[in-house]
Amino acid sequence: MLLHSCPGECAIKASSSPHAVELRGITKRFPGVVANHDIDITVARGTVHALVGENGAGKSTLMKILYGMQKPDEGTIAVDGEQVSFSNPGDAIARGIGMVHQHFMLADYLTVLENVVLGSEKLYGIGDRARTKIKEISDAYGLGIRPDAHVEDLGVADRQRVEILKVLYRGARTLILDEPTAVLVPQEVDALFDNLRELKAEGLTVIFISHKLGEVLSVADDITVIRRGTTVGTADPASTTPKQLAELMVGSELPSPETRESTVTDVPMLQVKEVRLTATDPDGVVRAVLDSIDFTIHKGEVLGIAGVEGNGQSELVEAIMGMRHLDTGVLTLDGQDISQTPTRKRREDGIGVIPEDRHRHGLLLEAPLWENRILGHVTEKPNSRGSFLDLKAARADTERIVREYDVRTPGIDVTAASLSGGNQQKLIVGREMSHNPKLLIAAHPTRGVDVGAQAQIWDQIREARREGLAVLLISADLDELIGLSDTLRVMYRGRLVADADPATITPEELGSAMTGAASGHLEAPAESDGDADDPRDGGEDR
Ligand SMILES: Nc1ncnc2c1ncn2[C@@H]1O[C@H](COP(=O)(O)OP(=O)(O)OP(=O)(O)O)[C@@H](O)[C@H]1O
Repeated sequence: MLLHSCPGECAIKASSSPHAVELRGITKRFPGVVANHDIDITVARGTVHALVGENGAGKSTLMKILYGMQKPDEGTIAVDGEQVSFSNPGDAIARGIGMVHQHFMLADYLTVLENVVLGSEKLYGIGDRARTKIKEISDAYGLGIRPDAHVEDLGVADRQRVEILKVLYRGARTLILDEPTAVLVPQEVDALFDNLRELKAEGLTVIFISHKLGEVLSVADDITVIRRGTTVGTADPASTTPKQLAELMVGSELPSPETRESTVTDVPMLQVKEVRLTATDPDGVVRAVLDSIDFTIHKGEVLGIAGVEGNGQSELVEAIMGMRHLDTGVLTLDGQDISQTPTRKRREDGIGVIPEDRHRHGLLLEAPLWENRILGHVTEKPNSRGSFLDLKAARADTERIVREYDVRTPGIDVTAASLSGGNQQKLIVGREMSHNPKLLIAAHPTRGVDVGAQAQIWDQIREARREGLAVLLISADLDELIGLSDTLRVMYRGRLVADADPATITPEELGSAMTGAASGHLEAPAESDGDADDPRDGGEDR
């Protein structure tokens, strides 16, 4: 039974084609780059089809073409067996193609219903008919959505479900999900995958992009691997390991994992003492966003903070960087009280930052790569000499970062916006590591980065840690937290509520603690194997 009929004037006819989508000979060129070269993909109806590939391989470009955001230079698209041509996403939506972007696009201060109907008021109005339809879709696919809930009160996983519901409401029968699990804890990933299976059971089709190969193998029916703009093959999830898939993506063997060794010293690098920070809500209520935060990171130590996004991690980073005034508490860097020093001075004193939102805080998207290399480090070498910028040296150093960090780009004069997401991230990591920081604040350092580049970034962080770097690691990737951290703390509602030993804790246990289900010291159960040391052993999701 098809519970989800096509709404409004959308014109999807019952089709005899078994294929939801057929892309043939798709080529897309940008100046200096062939993003997609003669790509062929067939997506069978009622399946989950994963698209994997290295950073810059061309996955997003291909999906933007399918969703009408980009025009292909060559090639054809067929939806439900009929050739189509999309000029914009509206055309794609009218043919039943919907896309859930990685960055959610919901209005916080509106309800779920208001968010869902926004822009589609003609379909079922804005009142009871819309409410009934939302409930119907929610029930049909087990989304558990309450139309009158306020979006600001929803966690990340619920927001994602609202985004999915939004595209279903508009009549999508093929859903494109761009890295849907990047922000979810393991339990939420399982719930999402249950939702995807429900969609599939009702004959809908899902295409999803992911770098988490273990997850891809657990949920996908078909996998297409793209390398450097072309399809290099398909993989059968039943008989492929994450390691084999990674090697198919990269085209060579991945380096073998490094064993864990402690480099923690007893020299404090960052001391955060009794920090409290309050914020005023739009309705005037003052509440603590950080409370009783107390920890020390030593030279050579990685302290990992686990927590569902929105529990105070961003505020903690902003407090350490001097972007927010502490209500109480003291911050000490390498023995110096920095509680009152301005942000620029803190950077000059040796704090490097990989920000959680690379677009808002990490890059000037419309500026060329070499200007982005200078960003945040204008007064430091090699970018400046005395009080003058040294453009020649800055450009040469940008070339070095591009080489060493394998930033895939036609040159350093292209804008940061033209890089793929993962390559933007590699540029930021390269820039921040280049100033030999004493303390690195790494918020989601490998978000959107492929397995090969992720392994490389981890090695770079480990190498610097061996030299005495102290790292504050904030990540939604629990394997990353467990694999990289020497010490783990769990943040919940602005407090550090639990600590765990990364050598024994499992991602599932950590995931439970993050949702507030556990506090204190998290003991590993006796049978726990707890070895999530590195993705390259092939067993874990990334
Ligand atoms: N608007 C654009 N202008 C110029 N080049 C672009 C543009 N969009 C993408 N590219 C280039 O096309 C190539 C493919 O990028 P795309 O974003 O499709 O890769 P991806 O596989 O999605 O990578 P990631 O996993 O890092 O998100 C990259 O070299 C990228 O720099």
